[in-house]
Amino acid sequence: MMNKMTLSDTQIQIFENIFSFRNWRRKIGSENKLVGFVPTMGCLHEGHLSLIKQANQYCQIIVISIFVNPAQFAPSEDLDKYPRTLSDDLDKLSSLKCVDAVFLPKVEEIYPAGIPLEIEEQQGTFVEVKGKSHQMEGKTRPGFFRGVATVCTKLFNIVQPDNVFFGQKDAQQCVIIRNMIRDLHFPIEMHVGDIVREKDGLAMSSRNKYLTPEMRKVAITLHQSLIETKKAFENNNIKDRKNLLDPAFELIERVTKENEAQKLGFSIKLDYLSLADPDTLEEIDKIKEKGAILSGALYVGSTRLIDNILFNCKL
Ligand SMILES: Nc1ncnc2c1ncn2[C@@H]1O[C@H](COP(=O)(O)OP(=O)(O)OP(=O)(O)O)[C@@H](O)[C@H]1O
Ligand SMILES: CC(C)(CO)[C@@H](O)C(=O)[O-]
Ligand code: BAL
Repeated sequence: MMNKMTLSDTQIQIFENIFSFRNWRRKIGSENKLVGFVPTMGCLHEGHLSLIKQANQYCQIIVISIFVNPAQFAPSEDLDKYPRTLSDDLDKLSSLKCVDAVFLPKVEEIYPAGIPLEIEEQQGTFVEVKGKSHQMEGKTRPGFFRGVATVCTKLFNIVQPDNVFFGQKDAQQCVIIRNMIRDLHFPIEMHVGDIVREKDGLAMSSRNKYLTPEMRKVAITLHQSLIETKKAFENNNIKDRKNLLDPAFELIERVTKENEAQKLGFSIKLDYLSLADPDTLEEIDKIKEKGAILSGALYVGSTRLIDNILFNCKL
């Protein structure tokens, strides 16, 4: 079924199933216009909106999906409490005045064979990008990129975009989707948007909503630690792993201890810091001509925040 929603002074087509979306997409196909696609999980913020604005510079038709994809959540993760803010999201999309269609599929239609969160129980077709999904984010979230690659394949097949737009905040995801587009011969050009940050440098993220004001104050620690490494690289020309990463580890350790001493009732725990080759995503001992991805994940209470900085490379 297709609704035409009149949101303030713009009209965005809202599609809640594949059949109605495809009917619309078929008509667009005959108009010879470039279709740009921004997949999201909703709870939209300026990071998402910047990708949409970027898409609007390249494409005549802009499609957004909002779908909280169960396949990328482990049973222990936050699928149930992931923020769902559809009416607010639609207002934001409407205010951009460039979005043509929003695709809001249902879990049952995207996963016709069902989608239990335990990978061993799953049935049906899944997509894996081998060699690049097990490290960095994939170490803590082993099924994560399988879920992301699978849903992006499904969404690309349905939306049939000419251009897709992903955020650098999820750096490993960008590398994996780029490889998947190549390996599966999707006729799609991929673009990566810069990380949009809050005034103090915290990377915008839907999960920032989970942070209390006290947590929000220390959430910036991950970004600050990456900046320490950037300074060491750019100002002092340090290129070896230990000397680059040590100041970052020290900063996080200091803030962790201060936080414990203050007894604020939540913990700070570093999940990982990674200095990786931008193509292979293997850890490196030294930054060479190819550059590097410096990335990390930090738990603030039970909220897991990620961030990264690129050294002399693009995703
Ligand atoms: N701060 C940001 N700047 C630019 N792009 C972003 C930012 N945050 C997310 N994106 C991009 O938006 C797209 C959709 O991401 P998603 O809906 O998961 O939002 P999110 O804020 O990353 O959510 P989460 O809190 O779950 O990580 C992805 O390509 C992601 O990289
Ligand atoms: C690409 C994506 C929408 C797939 O669910 C998700 O991983 C995200 O929002 O980054
Ligand atoms: N942007 C990544 C979505 C996730 O963490 O599930």
